[in-house]
Amino acid sequence: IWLHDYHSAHGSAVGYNGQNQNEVRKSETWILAFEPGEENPFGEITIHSGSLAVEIKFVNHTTADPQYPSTEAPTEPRTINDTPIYFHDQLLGIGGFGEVHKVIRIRDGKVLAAKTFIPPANDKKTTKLGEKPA
Ligand SMILES: Nc1ncnc2c1ncn2[C@@H]1O[C@H](COP(=O)(O)OP(=O)(O)OP(=O)(O)O)[C@@H](O)[C@H]1O
Repeated sequence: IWLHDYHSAHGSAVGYNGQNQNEVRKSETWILAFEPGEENPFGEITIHSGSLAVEIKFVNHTTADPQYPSTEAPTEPRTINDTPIYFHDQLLGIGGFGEVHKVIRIRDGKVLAAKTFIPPANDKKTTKLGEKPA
């Protein structure tokens, strides 16, 4: 299930359990649910479009009839300078320079691993001119 914002004047934002709810986009696509039978990783979904806010609650897809085809994922969108929105799912591991999370790219539902860099603490002592280090 996908939400497409084709024509809104002020853009839309979709919150996934509170994540990304301030990421307002025009001409964007958001995944709302995977195919029937797939577990919903997103939690509560809220849609904000103009002054209208919509909350969608999904039925249990594990009981859906598999004979009905699900919608195709949209093709990769188009704008050059835009920043994709990611839903951060569980922590996969911690490396030397940051944390790796399982993420879902919202506009096409692709599951990816994303590393968030955490700069190491700077333990080099700086001294002001004229002072001596202890
Ligand atoms: N694509 C992935 N799929 C699943 N788990 C991953 C993936 N990439 C990283 N991880 C997990 O995250 C941990 C940290 O990954 P990372 O790439 O940061 O490791 P690293 O090379 O040891 O760290 P660094 O490059 O920061 O020194 C890995 O040990 C692994 O458990």
